[in-house]
Amino acid sequence: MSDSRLDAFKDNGAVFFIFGATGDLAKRKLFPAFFSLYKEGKLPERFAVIGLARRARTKEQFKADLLQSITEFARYKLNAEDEIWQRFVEHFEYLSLDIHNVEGYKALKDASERLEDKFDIKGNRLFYLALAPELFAGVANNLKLGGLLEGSGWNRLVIEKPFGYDLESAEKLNRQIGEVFREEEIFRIDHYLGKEMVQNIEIIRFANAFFEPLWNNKYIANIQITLSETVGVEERGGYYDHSGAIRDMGQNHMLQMVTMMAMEPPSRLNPEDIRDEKVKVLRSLRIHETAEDVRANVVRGQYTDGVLRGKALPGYRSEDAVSPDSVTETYFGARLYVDNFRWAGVPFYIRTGKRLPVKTTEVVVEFKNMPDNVYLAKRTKLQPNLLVFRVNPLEGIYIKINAKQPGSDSMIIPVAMDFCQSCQVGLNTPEAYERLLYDAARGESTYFTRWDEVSLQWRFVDRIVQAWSKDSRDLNLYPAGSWGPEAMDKLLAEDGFHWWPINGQEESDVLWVKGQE
Ligand SMILES: NC(=O)C1=CN([C@@H]2O[C@H](COP(=O)(O)OP(=O)(O)OC[C@H]3O[C@@H](n4cnc5c(N)ncnc54)[C@H](OP(=O)(O)O)[C@@H]3O)[C@@H](O)[C@H]2O)C=CC1
Ligand SMILES: O=C1O[C@H](COP(=O)(O)O)[C@@H](O)[C@H](O)[C@H]1O
Repeated sequence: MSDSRLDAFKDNGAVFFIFGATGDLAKRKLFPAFFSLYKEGKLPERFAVIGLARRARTKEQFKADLLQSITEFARYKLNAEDEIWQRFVEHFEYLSLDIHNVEGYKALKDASERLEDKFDIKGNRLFYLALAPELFAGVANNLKLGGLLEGSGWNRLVIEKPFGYDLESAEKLNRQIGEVFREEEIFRIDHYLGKEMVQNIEIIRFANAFFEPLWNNKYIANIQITLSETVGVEERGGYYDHSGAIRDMGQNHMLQMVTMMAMEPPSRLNPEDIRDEKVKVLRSLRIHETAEDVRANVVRGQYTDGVLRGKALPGYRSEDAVSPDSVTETYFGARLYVDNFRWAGVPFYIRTGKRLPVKTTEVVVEFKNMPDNVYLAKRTKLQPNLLVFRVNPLEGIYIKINAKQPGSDSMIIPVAMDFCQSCQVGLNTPEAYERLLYDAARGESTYFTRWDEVSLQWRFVDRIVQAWSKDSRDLNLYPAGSWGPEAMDKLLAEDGFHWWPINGQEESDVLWVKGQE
């Protein structure tokens, strides 16, 4: 099937402006993504990239930076002698620019026009802001003042997270950017939406006759979403201490995953139809209004000294650039309700934290048990069916069902069917940033967050943060390397549930593992 947006991109090309080209994100994610897209023929020869940051880089230095970034982080192996590298790197230039210096944008405009001539690009411009958020509005405004939005093609603004610090600041930022770019020109990144298995949630749900009919409160007991990390705050203590887990992961990635799990099937596969459905979920999300609601449904924690895989680790308050008496949460967990017809009464448990025992992103759907049945109950206590989306680092789906134990006693045991996608097609699937960069270049906005989504996400988070700011006694300390505050386990226990084990079940459960033989 031909993709007209892709054809248009290939025919007309684009200049990509990477603000923050000397930064961590550009090095680890963006430049490798450009290379993979080029290698796969997804970038036309009609493209150019201008790297922008304050520090001076000669053409040769910038080339060396690119080579280092790609050899270290790209999913394709690269050698400086490769012919493809020589062709690829010709499309890149670097310009030193302080984003506040309006005069500098004139030079940028000249550089852009020169590259458009050189590569026969028809005026399309994509501005990627891999910058600290406080610089976003300034760049947008200066692009306008500098005449960069007056080309003959489209203009698109790709913005990194976080989009604001709370609803008020997000609204202000949105107003400022909105004075320059139209909503359909703004692509707000939530890189979880670029992940293979997050995108696969829709397909698994809507393309399978044995899931969609069961996808409601009649059959689903609860949904559990875990985004656990083994890392601490690394070099980002300064940012993180003002943000905390709820703003860093909760407001964006976690709520977006809730929307993917809970949304109604869209009437059409247009970006706006899909995003409309996600917005409806966010509107139905029960707000924890009072401090009491927050205490009853939300858990926060902070890691202390501990041991992870045999290594002693310092507590959060001893990390670089973190206040020694910080009450910032490094763990956020909550019980959510989506108050609509489909989900009434089904708890969604979400949790994320730093310095937990494993790096993983998983979504577990726990189905309700079969009604008590004399025939079956005699043989064993039935386990609930589970459907598990493994998002990261393993990608795949895991289903747990009840079956007869081989032998003559007719006992029932849980067995697992495990489809490991990353094991089957290898680990070389496109990285989230690669997909998102490609989508932005084609003008495909499905997996970017629209303003109404962002604002509703802040509305939910703000109430919790307000309640927390009044009293920090509910900050639970947890040792690095543990699964976080026990208060979160208690919250599930109140409802008669528990967290299902992450990354696979007990060995004895797994009788048949498809794709991992
Ligand atoms: N790194 C990551 O993995 C992730 C990052 N993000 C987001 O991406 C954005 C960038 O993050 P990251 O790359 O880590 O940040 P870095 O601090 O590593 O990089 C910041 C970049 O901004 C440039 N810069 C700073 N001030 C100016 C200025 N006045 N004018 C022009 N350029 C300037 C810096 O270059 P110079 O000093 O030379 O000017 C540098 O290239 C942030 O919004 C972050 O939240 C989101 C998810 C993951
Ligand atoms: O956005 C962020 O995400 C990363 C985790 O991303 P993942 O793709 O590795 O799961 C997190 O470490 C970081 O704090 C946060 O800003």
